[in-house]
Amino acid sequence: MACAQTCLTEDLVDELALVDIQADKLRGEMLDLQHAAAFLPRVKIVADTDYAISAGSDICIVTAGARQREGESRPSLLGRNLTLFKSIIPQLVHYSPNAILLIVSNPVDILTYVSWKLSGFPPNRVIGTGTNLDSSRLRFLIADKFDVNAHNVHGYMVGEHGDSSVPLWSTLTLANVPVLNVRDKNGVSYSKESLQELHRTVVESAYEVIKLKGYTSWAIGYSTASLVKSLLRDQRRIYPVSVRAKGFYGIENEVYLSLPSQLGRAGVLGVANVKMGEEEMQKLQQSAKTIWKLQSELEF
Ligand SMILES: NC(=O)C1=CN([C@@H]2O[C@H](COP(=O)(O)OP(=O)(O)OC[C@H]3O[C@@H](n4cnc5c(N)ncnc54)[C@H](O)[C@@H]3O)[C@@H](O)[C@H]2O)C=CC1
Ligand SMILES: CC(=O)C(=O)O
Repeated sequence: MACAQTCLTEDLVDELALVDIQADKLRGEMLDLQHAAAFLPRVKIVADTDYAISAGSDICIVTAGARQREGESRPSLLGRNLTLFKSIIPQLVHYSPNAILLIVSNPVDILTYVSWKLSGFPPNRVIGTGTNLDSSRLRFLIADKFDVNAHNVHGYMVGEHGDSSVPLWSTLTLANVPVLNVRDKNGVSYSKESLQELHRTVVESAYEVIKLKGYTSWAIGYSTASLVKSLLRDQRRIYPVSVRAKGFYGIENEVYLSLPSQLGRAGVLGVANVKMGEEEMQKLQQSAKTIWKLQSELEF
């Protein structure tokens, strides 16, 4: 619902179809959104438990499934959510054969790979929200530290969304100046160690929010809407999102994980060739292996 609400607020769609298995909750959510009509651009909002309601979609955002309980890891959701995806993806594909699939459910990298396989779509039309959210969390922490706008903080986290994510410190800049060269308002500059501490905070972020409020929602809603905007409006912006990674940066396994990728109306237009340090490259390849190990045990 946070993804739907943010897409509406950002004026990204003419028609929004919600699908869920809980008919009453679904109708309640639909009515509640429709009642905001006087405050939003005109959008036709429909909802049904039948996927026919989504026919002819330009983009299908998949958020269905189990979420983490306190302290639970994302990969532990795999068995439960794989079963759901086996029924959801074929139906979306049947009704919207030309859509872009944007996967949010966790573990997002493996479920994006699963969606690619189940859909038969070309890989450029199957994307996971990946570390776009992790990167925003990192940019927020730096922006907060320096008391600047997070739009002036650039930098990518790549790899798995979550525990084995890899921050590319060499890409991290504040107003085009490498963060490692900037002093904060107290005159203190960042060391590699303090940056690593920030990474730990980012990895812990979802666990902390889930412990405090039970789930995460607003940030993934905005993250998703930013990707939808670049895709549907052909903005060709570069985002760290989960894409088919085999062949990039020495990754040999058939996995999806986040790499800085250009997004436009055709989906993934390309993967940026970022200069990574030896250690960053090794961590990225290790992240690919972590995903591959879980994925290779799947049967579907
Ligand atoms: N990639 C990311 O950064 C994020 C991913 N997530 C993931 O998104 C997923 C959903 O999380 P929440 O929205 O918090 O959970 P939620 O419990 O609020 O919503 C899940 C919805 O899926 C529906 N559902 C279950 N089976 C279905 C089926 N077969 N067909 C259609 N709908 C079905 C449920 O009825 C429910 O309304 C989780 O896997 C969570 O980990 C959540 C936040 C961030
Ligand atoms: C739940 C999740 O994956 C996140 O908020 O990062």
